[in-house]
Formats: sequence, structure tokens, C-alpha cells
Amino acid sequence: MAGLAPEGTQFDARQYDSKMNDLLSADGQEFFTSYDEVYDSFDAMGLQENLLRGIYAYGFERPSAIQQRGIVPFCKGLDVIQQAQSGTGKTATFCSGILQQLDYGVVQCQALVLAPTRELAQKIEKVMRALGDYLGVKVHACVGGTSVREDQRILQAGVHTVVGTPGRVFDMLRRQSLRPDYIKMFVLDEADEMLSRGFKDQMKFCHRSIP
Ligand SMILES: Nc1ncnc2c1ncn2[C@@H]1O[C@H](COP(=O)(O)OP(=O)(O)OP(=O)(O)O)[C@@H](O)[C@H]1O
Repeated sequence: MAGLAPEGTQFDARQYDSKMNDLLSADGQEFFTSYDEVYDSFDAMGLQENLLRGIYAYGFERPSAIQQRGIVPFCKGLDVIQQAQSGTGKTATFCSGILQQLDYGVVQCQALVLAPTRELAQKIEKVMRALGDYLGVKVHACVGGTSVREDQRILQAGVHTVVGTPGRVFDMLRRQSLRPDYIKMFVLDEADEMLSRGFKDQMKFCHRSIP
């Protein structure tokens, strides 16, 4: 991850990596530094039938390398850090993990995904909606530059998942339009990029709001 942050920003990628390495090597902690199980088909991952239908209907036939390794540990509820080049299928990895774990009988926000840009948040929302089509997932993108009232209306009506940029999500939490009580999954997409864009305080607030 080092080297990805633009120069001159507050985020120090080397320090981040060094702290992360310390954390991963901490004694007495149950950390896996890698996850060895590889699933070379979506069928082998034990995913719900309607999620598999969504995945295949979206046009995916075989999981990419990160999907082969990343979907199952996410579904097991492990805390995971996933790093891969751009365009390798990370989005579908965490979207599948979230979709597998949602309780669709409870129309409350159970997963919160933060992304550094509006475009990325909206892209994630589309992928989540498409993959979760047969599951009836309700997902909403909370991003700046859109109507606050409309966000409030949609959140009030009920969603399973919110994907958003830190500023607008912070605002929705602060106004209590987004209720954190049922959130059990928290994803930071391009976390280094969010930190380098100065979203640290909002990210912390979102994290602290979650039970
Ligand atoms: N298993 C798959 N089979 C076929 N196409 C796939 C598969 N997984 C992802 N793709 C496609 O590959 C492209 C890149 O995937 P995706 O956007 O998830 O990657 P990413 O790693 O999240 O990229 P970025 O870091 O740029 O956001 C998308 O068009 C996506 O639909």
C-alpha cells in the first residue's frame, strides 16, 4: 500500500504499513497474515443460491484471484484486509461477502461501506444491487452533491446496506437519519485514499458509532 498516497498529504503510507506490520505480528493475537484456502469456483464457496444466481447473471463465470481467496473469509465474519491491483475484482469480493451475510428479513442498515469518491460509492452501489438482485437487497448510496432530504427519505423507508462517502455518511449519522444499531459489517474501500483525502475524523466517527 505504501506509495499510493499522493505526495504532500498528511497520510504517511510508510508509517501506516509499519504500524500494520506491527499489528499483524503482535504476540498473543489471533491474526492470519494470509488466508490459504482457495476456491476456484463460486459454487464451491457455500454461497446462497440467490447470490449465486446474481453473480452468474452479472456475467461472472469464475472468481478472480482475490475473489477465490477473499469472499469466504469475509463470509465467515473475519476481520480482513484485502490488497490487490485496481481492476482485479475487489468490489465484487466485499459485495458478495456482505450480500451473503445480510439478514433480508430485517430492513435495517446492517452493512456500511465507505469509499473516497462519489463515483466509487455509486459504482459499488450498482455492483451490490446487481449481484443482490435475486436476494431483494435494498442498498443506497449516500454521497455529497445529492439531496439530503432524499437520502433521509430513503433511509427512513429502510435499507439493508449503505455505501457512501465519509462526509455524507457522517452527516446522516449525526442527524440520526442513519441508525447504526444493526450495523455488523464495516468496509473501508481504498482506506489509504480516504485517509489521504483528510477523512480521518469522519471515518473514526463512523467507526465509533457502530455498536
Ligand atoms: N469474476 C469475474 N469475472 C468476470 N469479470 C469480473 C469478475 N470480477 C470482476 N470482474 C469485472 O472486472 C472489472 C473490475 O472489477 P472491480 O471493479 O470489482 O475491480 P476492483 O479491484 O474493485 O477495481 P478498482 O480497484 O479499480 O475499484 C469489472 O468490470 C468487473 O465487472
